[in-house]
Amino acid sequence: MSLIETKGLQKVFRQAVKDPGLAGAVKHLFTQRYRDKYAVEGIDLKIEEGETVAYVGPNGAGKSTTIKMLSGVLVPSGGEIIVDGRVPYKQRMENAQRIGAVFGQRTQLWWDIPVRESLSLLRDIYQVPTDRFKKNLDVFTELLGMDSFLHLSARKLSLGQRMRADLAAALLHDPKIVYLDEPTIGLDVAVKHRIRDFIKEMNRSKGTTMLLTTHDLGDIEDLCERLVIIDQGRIIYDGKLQEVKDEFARERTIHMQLSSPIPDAEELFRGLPEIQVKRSGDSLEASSDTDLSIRFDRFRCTASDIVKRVMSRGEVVDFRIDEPSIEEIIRRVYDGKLDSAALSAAGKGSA
Ligand SMILES: Nc1ncnc2c1ncn2[C@@H]1O[C@H](COP(=O)(O)OP(=O)(O)OP(=O)(O)O)[C@@H](O)[C@H]1O
Repeated sequence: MSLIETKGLQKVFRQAVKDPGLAGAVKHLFTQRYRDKYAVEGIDLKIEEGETVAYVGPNGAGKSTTIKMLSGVLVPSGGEIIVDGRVPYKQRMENAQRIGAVFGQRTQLWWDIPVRESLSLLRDIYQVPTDRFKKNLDVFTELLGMDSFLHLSARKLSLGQRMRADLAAALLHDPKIVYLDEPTIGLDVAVKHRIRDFIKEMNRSKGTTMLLTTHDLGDIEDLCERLVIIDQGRIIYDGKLQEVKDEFARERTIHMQLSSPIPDAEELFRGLPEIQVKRSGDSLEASSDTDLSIRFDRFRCTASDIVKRVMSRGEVVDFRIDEPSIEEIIRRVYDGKLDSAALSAAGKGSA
């Protein structure tokens, strides 16, 4: 059995249906109408020990609802859910010992007491042996750079300090699994990197399994090998990050700097399929008349075909090749430009 396993997992919320305005609110008092909202609609997910999985999707896709069910906060409306051999909503205490959770928008620290005291309270709640607590606190303080604010109360922390303290709080009892819901939201680049490095280090040194939801696709590229994309409560892609890139990032762009302009460069590529030539003035990609950018489908022709043709007419001083980022690919998924049938054929999606 996998460390985390869900089968046909569902969560339905009853949402009030109100007409707009004050009249609508008054009418609702007398004639209440509700509709069922399927926040999560039949999710099958298996996560093995030691994996770092990105769980992404557009706003309202059902990510937080899934994490709340995995952590035992919400009771599913249907389906099965097992986390490290336990049913989270039935065995909440046992489950809590095995998991850590960081919600970027909320804190689990006590607002008015110093961070150091909050961490000591968590040590008592989780019954962490003193020597392990001390060791973890030393390591986390070093890795997260917490020395300068351990004496401050959560109320006085900046967002970046608060997130670091929250991460330490979530990992203090050495949980097997950590759920990270938007752990880098609103943070500057330096703190983001520090947090990502910390997550990587915990995964490497302790084998902690991480399930991460984020809208920051840099988090995904930096931390996760596996990508699960959810939309409208259903998984539409589940597979390796590299596979989704290979499958859907077909185009490449070669940017070349020439020693002198080549007139009618388009003629050079006659006969090659799906080539787009960008020159100075066409786009930001080519900023002077000796710059030439060629977009091509890497399954239909090769970079060397293109460079060879350019070199037959001129001298190439420098060049580089760009590929679409995972950000671009996921944006296409969200915009509906990659259909879910193709995605599920590429991975193990259940759409
Ligand atoms: N307590 C609730 N009562 C009613 N509807 C809810 C409740 N919680 C969530 N929903 C609805 O369920 C759907 C999924 O919400 P959820 O918070 O899981 O999405 P999400 O993928 O985490 O979104 P985001 O990226 O914006 O955080 C949304 O349509 C939301 O309005």
